[in-house]
Amino acid sequence: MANQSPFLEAQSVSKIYPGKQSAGVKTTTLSIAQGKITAIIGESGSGKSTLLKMLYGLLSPDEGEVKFKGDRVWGPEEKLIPGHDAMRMVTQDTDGLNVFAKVWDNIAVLLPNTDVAAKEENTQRVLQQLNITRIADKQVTFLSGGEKQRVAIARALVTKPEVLLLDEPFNQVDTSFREGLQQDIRQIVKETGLTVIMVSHDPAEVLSMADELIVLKDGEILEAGHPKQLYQKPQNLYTARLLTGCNILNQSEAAVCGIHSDKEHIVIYPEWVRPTTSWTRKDWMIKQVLFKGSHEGLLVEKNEVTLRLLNDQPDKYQEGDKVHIKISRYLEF
Ligand SMILES: Nc1ncnc2c1ncn2[C@@H]1O[C@H](COP(=O)(O)OP(=O)(O)OP(=O)(O)O)[C@@H](O)[C@H]1O
Repeated sequence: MANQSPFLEAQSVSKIYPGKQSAGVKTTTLSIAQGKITAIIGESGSGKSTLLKMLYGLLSPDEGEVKFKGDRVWGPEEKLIPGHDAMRMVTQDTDGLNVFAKVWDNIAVLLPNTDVAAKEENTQRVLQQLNITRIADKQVTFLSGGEKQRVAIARALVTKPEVLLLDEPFNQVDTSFREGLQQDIRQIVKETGLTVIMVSHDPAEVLSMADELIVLKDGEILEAGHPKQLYQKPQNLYTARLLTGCNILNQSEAAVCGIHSDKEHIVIYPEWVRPTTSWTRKDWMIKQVLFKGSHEGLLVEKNEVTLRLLNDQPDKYQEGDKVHIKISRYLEF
């Protein structure tokens, strides 16, 4: 009979650190989908790492349980080597690498010597998956930060875990390396059915990588869903703030933009505002033009209200120009 248990779930787990009545994670229930990338986002101190550690078995919940395929995940007090055997965690810290050894040895050392052919094959496999075959014979000390991070992930994957937990692993890696690594991890998930749970501060990263987003605030899940859904229709101002560099206006500021609302906060994403060419109405002044490569960011001002907007026609506007703007959408909270 097929196993009907959810893949990985937290059932009403809470973890309050001693002396910190409001910190940690409060009674939280969640289910992680197999073969998908789930990202946990939230402001600093919202409980992301605490939740991740409880899912992995590095921390025991004060209340509730974590279950992997129906079985309770044991806490650190109950296991010789803390952490569930079917899971591996990678953080931004690559200290676990032996810098004096070659990349190959750093990875292969984790496999038993009983089956030399399997050891060789599995090491080759993760080197290829992480695109580091060409540096297999390099000593780790000579690698860049991004390469070290790839080796750390290869080490995590060589024993074929079912779940990979990533706690801000790309923080120390520069943007160009970061994007390549994100794409490779997505590809591995697609090809192998690996389940990834990641914690990240970077909105661009979670929006492009995750299949499911969980938003944490003060140790509780505020909302969850597909990145597109949460980006387009966040139920909370907090989520919009985390995912976008949005304009947040009060009622009187919104009125300057022609929006009349009885809600406290009116949110306008930069891409929902466009400068338009109107001969008669040029009521906004361009304060700043920010070159962003493929497009420009513009800061426009009217009656002491400043809005950030996107302009996909670079070089069209100069600072000091007067324009009219068109707002296609806004959110109210
Ligand atoms: N070992 C600990 N002892 C006491 N308090 C802790 C401990 N670890 C975390 N906390 C507190 O619990 C809360 C949640 O921490 P956690 O690290 O889970 O948040 P986070 O969302 O991952 O934060 P960040 O994004 O800054 O890493 C914070 O208030 C933190 O200070």
